[in-house]
Amino acid sequence: MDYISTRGAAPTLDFRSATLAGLANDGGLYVPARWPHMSLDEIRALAGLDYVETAVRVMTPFVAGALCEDELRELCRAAYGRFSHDAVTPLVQLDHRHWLLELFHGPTLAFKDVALQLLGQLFEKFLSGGGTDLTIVGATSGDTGSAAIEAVAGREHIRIFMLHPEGRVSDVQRRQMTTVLAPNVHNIAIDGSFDDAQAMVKRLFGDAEARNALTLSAVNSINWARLMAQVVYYFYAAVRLGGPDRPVAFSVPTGNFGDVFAGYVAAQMGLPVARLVVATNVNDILHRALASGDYSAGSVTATATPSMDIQVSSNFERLLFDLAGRDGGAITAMMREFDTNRAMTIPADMRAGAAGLFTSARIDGDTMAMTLRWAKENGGQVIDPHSAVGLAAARELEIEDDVPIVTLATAHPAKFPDAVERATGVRPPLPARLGNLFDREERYERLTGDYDAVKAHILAEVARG
Ligand SMILES: Cc1ncc(COP(=O)(O)O)c(C=O)c1O
Ligand SMILES: N[C@@H](CCOP(=O)(O)O)C(=O)O
Repeated sequence: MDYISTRGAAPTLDFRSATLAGLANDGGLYVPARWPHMSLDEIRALAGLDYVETAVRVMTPFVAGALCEDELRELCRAAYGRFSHDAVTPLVQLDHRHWLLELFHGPTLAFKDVALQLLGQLFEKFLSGGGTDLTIVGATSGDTGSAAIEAVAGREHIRIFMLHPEGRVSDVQRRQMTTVLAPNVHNIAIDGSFDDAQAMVKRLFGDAEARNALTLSAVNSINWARLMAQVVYYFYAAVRLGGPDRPVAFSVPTGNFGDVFAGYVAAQMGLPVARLVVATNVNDILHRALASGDYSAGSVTATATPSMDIQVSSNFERLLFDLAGRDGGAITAMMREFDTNRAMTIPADMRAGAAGLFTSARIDGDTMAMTLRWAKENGGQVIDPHSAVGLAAARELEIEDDVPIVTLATAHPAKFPDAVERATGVRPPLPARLGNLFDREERYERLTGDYDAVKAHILAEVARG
């Protein structure tokens, strides 16, 4: 499979090179040159397969030319063997039409593990010949950070620098990152928001001095391999609910537009998806963009769903690329306008193109809290606040009665005990494997939101060896 940039001016790469590169050198994001297709019979044949086999069937076309099926299977076994539930991503029924797809049974208790456990394996495989030392630089609003660190801590030929917005992640999230003391792990807290951290990461990829000094790679969902792994659970869930002979709707709590874009990819591959609901918190740029074309980023509001406190959603560019007929020049012009003004209008024809599959909803804090209570009282489930945003949007969805609606449960409630307790009166305990998290030593740098300071710190740490 070839990978092309959404901005049309970067070299075409194979899967291995696109994974190691992370971001394209024209500032764009890599996408497959074409969407692979699965026939209805091929999708039917997924029924009864376990998660690893489903993953192999769904991902094989994306890795063609870089990995054979057996190599992919071996990496998937290693990645998903670390999950605490046999089904890896089990479905839980809430009522006659609402289901939760639990994506938080990996080592760091968020959906990020599904992709990052595999990405860690891919990095190891692709770097095993030696000769390249990767410097991963990532930004996190709380969950990507720990999942990425867990996936690469202690690995040879990799060093990771993870930027998080100081004071804007939960204590559990921060400690899951900062208590990993492996020498190849570097946590940096910056003044500012996740958007500021993400902008710094992208700037570093375009910085000639940094690019000359470092072989950079990405663990955020700007890296195509992240999204590829997330496509799998849409197939896995749909087939369990009668797909492909029964369309299924998905509601996805959304920040960087990665998880819901993976659902879009599943639909492009042939999975009958009735609707994809883009559920935002009050940082609602994606809801406004889809509902009215207003793609303008205000400042980020801190909420009880900190992982979704994002206004500049990287992966929206991937959707725009398809909606613009895969015209890299048009996307370059649009993204330039957005970078200059922090605002642009999504043209009506592009919105109409999205409307066939996507709907959106903005869920405020009160509705989120009410939904946490509803899930506890009706489905007997204590869920996390991000999942509650998704569930609230799912419950607003007007759709035919016989279509099951699956809400992606993106994090374990124990990552956000204060918000869950405030809404439900229940304080979810940390699972045993994280039990001593609050007794462990923390280590991280605090830096201002100044790009040059962050860059200098990273270069100095790498030079120290
Ligand atoms: C718990 C949780 N839910 C939802 C999201 C949103 O996912 P995405 O950024 O892929 O839209 C994130 C992070 O972004 C998250 O950490
Ligand atoms: N919520 C995310 C934000 C980064 O998203 P990513 O999927 O692009 O890595 C986080 O937890 O860090």
